[in-house]
Amino acid sequence: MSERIYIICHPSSGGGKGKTILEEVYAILNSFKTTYLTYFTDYASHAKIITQQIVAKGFDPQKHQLMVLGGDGTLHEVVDALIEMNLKIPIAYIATGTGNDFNRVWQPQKSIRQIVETMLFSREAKEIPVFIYYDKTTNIKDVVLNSIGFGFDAEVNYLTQKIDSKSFLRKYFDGRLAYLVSIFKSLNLLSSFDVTIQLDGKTQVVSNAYLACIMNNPYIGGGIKLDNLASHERKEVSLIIFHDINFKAIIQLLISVLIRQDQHLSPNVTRFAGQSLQMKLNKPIRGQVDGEDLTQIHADLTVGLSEYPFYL
Ligand SMILES: Nc1ncnc2c1ncn2[C@@H]1O[C@H](COP(=O)(O)OP(=O)(O)OP(=O)(O)O)[C@@H](O)[C@H]1O
Repeated sequence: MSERIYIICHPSSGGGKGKTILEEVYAILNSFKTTYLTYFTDYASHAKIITQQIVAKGFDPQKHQLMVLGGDGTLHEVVDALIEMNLKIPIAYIATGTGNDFNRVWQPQKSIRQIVETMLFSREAKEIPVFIYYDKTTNIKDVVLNSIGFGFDAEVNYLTQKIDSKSFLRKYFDGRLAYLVSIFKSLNLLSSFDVTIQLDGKTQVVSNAYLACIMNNPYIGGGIKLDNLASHERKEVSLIIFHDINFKAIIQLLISVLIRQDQHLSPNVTRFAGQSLQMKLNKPIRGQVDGEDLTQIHADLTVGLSEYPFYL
């Protein structure tokens, strides 16, 4: 068993779930007489800095292990920091956020005890597909665990983040209520843009787009299946674009996405998939990556596949 577990915890994630679930984790670790050290995040992007500090202080993969408690945003920051340092330290992740889309696909049935025990006793972590993107305009390189999207999904995400984390809208149904309210609020913010895609040596343009989302699993916003054909196990980069939207198309797409899950059949949906793709927008549009706001950027992205180890 490792000599020490380093825990990074966002205590107020999921409206306070982070702190409560941490107590459960402590009880399990204590039952195995494990030594641990917890770092709490105090502000946005702190998880990235904490990760860098843990490594700088001499994290030794032979003796130590890393556990993260937080939402998708906190997990994103930790993986981003590690990839930036060219490290592949396996992560045990306990989802304590509101949306928890990563957890939904990778460890849906696992109890906290099972996750802790997998970390303590399994010898090998599982390499899972993640995306690495580079944006030419901002010169940012970053990881994507769930999705990176522009337009409608990013506006919805932005409005959802503004809803108080203690509001009942965020507390129940994995935050989906808050997401649904924001969907309706965002409808009048809809603005169209053009997307130029380069895939397998071919260039294609989708005009009049309202949402363009590159997805590593089907979900967005806490279980809303935006891309019904995406799969977390399949090693491919997929891009789904909703375009040429009018009132009738909005109603049909809401029914397709929220109820029937047959949006791939819609004439207003175009989907691309490959091993890597380039995507350029014709103007600045609000973006999100793993639920974190990117503000309005004139995105010019190259997105490729990579892998990262988790105790799953
Ligand atoms: N103490 C803090 N105060 C304010 N923001 C924080 C703090 N700690 C982390 N953050 C930021 O809050 C953002 C959201 O956190 P996180 O994803 O962990 O939880 P969540 O929003 O409850 O869950 P989800 O992303 O699943 O909806 C992250 O970008 C993170 O950087």
